[in-house]
Parts: sequence; C-alpha cells; structure tokens
Amino acid sequence: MAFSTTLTNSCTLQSSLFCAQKSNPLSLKTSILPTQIGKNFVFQPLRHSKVFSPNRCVGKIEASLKWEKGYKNVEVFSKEHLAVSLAYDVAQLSNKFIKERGYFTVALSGGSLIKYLRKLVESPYAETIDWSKWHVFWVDERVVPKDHLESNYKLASDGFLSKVPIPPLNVYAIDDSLPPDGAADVYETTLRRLVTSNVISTSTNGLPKFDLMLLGMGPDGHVASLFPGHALLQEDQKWVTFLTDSPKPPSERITFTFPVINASSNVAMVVTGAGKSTAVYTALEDEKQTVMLPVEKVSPLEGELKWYLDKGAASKLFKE
Ligand SMILES: O=C1O[C@H](COP(=O)(O)O)[C@@H](O)[C@H](O)[C@H]1O
Repeated sequence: MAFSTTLTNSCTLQSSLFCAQKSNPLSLKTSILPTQIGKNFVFQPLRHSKVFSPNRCVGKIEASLKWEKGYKNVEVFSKEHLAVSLAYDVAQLSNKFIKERGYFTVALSGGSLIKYLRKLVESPYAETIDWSKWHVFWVDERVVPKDHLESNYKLASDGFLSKVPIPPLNVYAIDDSLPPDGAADVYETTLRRLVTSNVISTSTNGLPKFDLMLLGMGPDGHVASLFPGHALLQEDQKWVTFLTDSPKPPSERITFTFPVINASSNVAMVVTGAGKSTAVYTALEDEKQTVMLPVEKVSPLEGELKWYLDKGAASKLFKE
C-alpha cells in the first residue's frame, strides 16, 4: 500500500478516530482537531487556553493509513511534526494531571527521545506549563557520573531540563556514587517514598503509576534497559533493577521493570528512523514471530499506549 490517501480523506478519517478515542488522555483530540481545512476543516483553538493546536492533518497524510491497517494507537509524522504533536500531547497531560492531583510525574528515557521534546521548551509551552508541579524520573539510567557523555541525566539536562523551570528537588537523578545494585535500590526507595506521599499515584496492584512514561525503542526492540533475551524481562518483584551486562554500552545500568512500566497512566512510545522499521513492523504487524521483542511487553494495564512514529520507522508497515 503506497502513501496515496488524499488530505480530505485523511482528515475525515482522523476526525472519526479521534472522536472514538475521546477517553484516551494521550488523544485529547476533539479540542485539537482542525474542523475545516479546505472544505471541511478549520483549526480550533484549545478551549480556555491561549495555546493553539498543531496542525495534525496537513503534512501528515500518511497518518490516515493506520485506519486501513487497523492501528488504533499509532500516528506517523514527519520528524518536525512529531515534535510538535508530542509537545502538544505532553502539555495536555500536564494540564490534566496538575488540575486533578497537583503534580505531574514524568519518567524519561534517554537516547533519541530527548530531541523530540524540543518544542516543549519553546513558546507557548515554556510559559504556559506549570513546571513547578513537574516531577521528573528516569525509566533507565546508565551507571556513570552525571556529567558523563553517556548519562541519560546529562542528555535530558542539556536538551530539556536546563531550559525549563522545574525545581531541582523535583528532578530525581540516580545516585552516581553507588554501584548499580545500590543505585537501583536507592532509586526504588525514592519511588516508594513518593508513592507514600502521593506525589506518584498508585495503581490498583500497588505499583507506582506515573502520569506519563516517555519511552524510546532501540533497533533491537529494547525499551528502557530491558534487552531481548535478558533475564530482566521476567523481573516481577522489583520496581527498579540493575544490569551489568547490557549488550549496548555502557554495560552497567539501572532500569524500571515491566510491572512498573505497565502500571503507567500513559505511555508514549517515540520511535524514529528507518533503522528501527523492522522492529516496529515486528511489534505491530508480524504474527509469525516466535519470540516477543521487549517492546511488545509494553501494555499498560490501566493506562494508554500511543506510538509516535516518523515515516522512516513506519516505512515497513504500509508496504503491500
Ligand atoms: O540505551 C538506551 O537506548 C534506548 C533507545 O535509544 P535510541 O537512541 O535508539 O532512541 C533508550 O530508550 C534508553 O533510555 C537508553 O538508555
């Protein structure tokens, strides 16, 4: 199937899906849908906000193809549009959770994800998000000093956190003076304290329920530091664990476990680049595979998962 759907069809199809998904916090689409582009759609400003929606139709005609394929929670963007839409969705969730519970808890991955948060630090979000209510965590971290080039903290700090006024005490970096096992234990203790004080919500099975988890995926299908074939894929007791044999350097890391990932209210899976198209295809389409990729274990029990793909990452999905 080639990318041949027309713009009008795309918008009409999007409109119906977004209405159907009204309950999905990652898809607060009714307020952001253009209601008339060309004949039928115009942009709607967000209600009670000065923030105007990104154009979710023009320039992303290919997103409509998910309807023909039956994908309910996958959107395909240009790289630029991915950053625009991700910022919009994160801002919506931030507003919603801060209004509901006074905090917004976000767990970040490292890697390529961080550059797709770039629109969040620009106007209007830089001024309109209540950054003082954000609490920021890491889905996984390399056990290296915080100023090390391989540090996920450094990556997020340089590309995102240093540009917005989140109180430093609300940014939960690992203790980089500890070995991996100690760093994982201390991180889990921190999560337990914040669950007890209700900064982090709790799922019905007693796990920390992050308002938003921003995941990336490696070309091998790994998420967080949970790699294909690794014993940690089965870890179901600990919230945070460690490894010293990561196949991707650096070898020493700590990571959230799948029970914690799947306790989240919202998971955004941000995957870009043609180098990941095979893993994306395997995860979303391939029914013949015998071994599940780690990314396929991401399935929030009481929450929502949405995939943000660029055209490269999605390129194998829409071939005949
Ligand atoms: O090592 C890691 O890799 C994954 C994927 O990174 P990417 O650069 O291919 O997007 C990342 O999500 C994880 O946090 C990181 O530690």
